[in-house]
Amino acid sequence: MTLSQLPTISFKRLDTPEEREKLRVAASEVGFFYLVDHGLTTQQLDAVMTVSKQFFDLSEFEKKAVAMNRSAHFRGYNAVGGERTGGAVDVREQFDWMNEESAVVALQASWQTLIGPNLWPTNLSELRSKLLSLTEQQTRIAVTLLRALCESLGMAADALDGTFSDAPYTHSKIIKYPGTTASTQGVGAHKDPGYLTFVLQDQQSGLQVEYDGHWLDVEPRAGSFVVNIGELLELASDGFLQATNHRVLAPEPGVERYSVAYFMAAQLDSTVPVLDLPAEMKEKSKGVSTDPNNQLLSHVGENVLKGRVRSHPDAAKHIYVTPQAHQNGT
Ligand SMILES: NC(=[NH2+])NCCC[C@H](N)C(=O)O
Ligand SMILES: O=C(O)CCC(=O)C(=O)O
Ligand SMILES: [Fe+2]
Repeated sequence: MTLSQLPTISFKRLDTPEEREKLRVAASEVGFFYLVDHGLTTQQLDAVMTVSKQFFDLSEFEKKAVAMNRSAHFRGYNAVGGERTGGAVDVREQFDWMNEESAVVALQASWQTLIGPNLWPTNLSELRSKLLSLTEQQTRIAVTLLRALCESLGMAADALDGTFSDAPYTHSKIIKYPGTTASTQGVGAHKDPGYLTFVLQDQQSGLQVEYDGHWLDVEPRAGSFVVNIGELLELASDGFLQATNHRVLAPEPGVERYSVAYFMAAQLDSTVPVLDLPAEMKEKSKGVSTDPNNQLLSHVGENVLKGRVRSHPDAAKHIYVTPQAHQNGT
């Protein structure tokens, strides 16, 4: 089947059976769609892009002051070279933040290293306020979307609520892809570990989705979020929904691409259940993927940690993780 562009889902229409049907088709057949009518204004989204560019324009010294190598919790800034996918360097600069929390004092398990405070630059105070308020709004949207998706699968809307209760684990990043000829890998082909991902793109294309053996360009659409299904939903649906592979091609020299990614997972200490989907969906399921290089783990903390250790081997050196976690991450 060919597809020239991703399906579009209207957030404000998700209370109708028609839109939920479209959602189920988009989520199960493509795993990627544009989400529109989500209620966030273009002014707010533009302001987020502006403050993100201001962050990347800070001096090396100011950015290094919040480097992920200084965090025990995989938070903060990575210059180009600080991330790998599929064993190769991703040509992107990025700043990561998660739930604002205090660190666990006596760790009982490696994944608890994910819990901790964010690092914020001292010279750009709007960054913290603008990004945390964006995250809060995105979480509200993600919870509603996840509930609509459960309903569209013939489940109760709250079928997965127990795994995130009032506070899902969220991870976000602002990203700059500098133009380069050194590599085509802005970020290599991968799946996202959580339930749902929202990507906000600027005007520059580069994001591609694997569909039916081809790479499909995800053209920027102002004001929309590009949503994708993550590994936890592949597990919960026993493969009826697939976490779709995607990548970003590095822009040409002289061109830059900016994006903002938001990853909603469940609570780190939870384990994702397998939903008992209707028979016609079970029959269509391809089953959970079994990539020896990327095992899907239903313990949420372990699945998230696997991705962090694999992505940021240098930052991981400074962080307490057991050899088992390193093994899962390679
Ligand atoms: N947090 C993320 N979703 N990162 C996705 C990028 C791919 C990541 N480097 C990996 O190896 O899985
Ligand atoms: O920058 C983008 O458009 C997508 C980034 C992405 O897929 C990721 O960071 O997981
Ligand atoms: Fe991704």
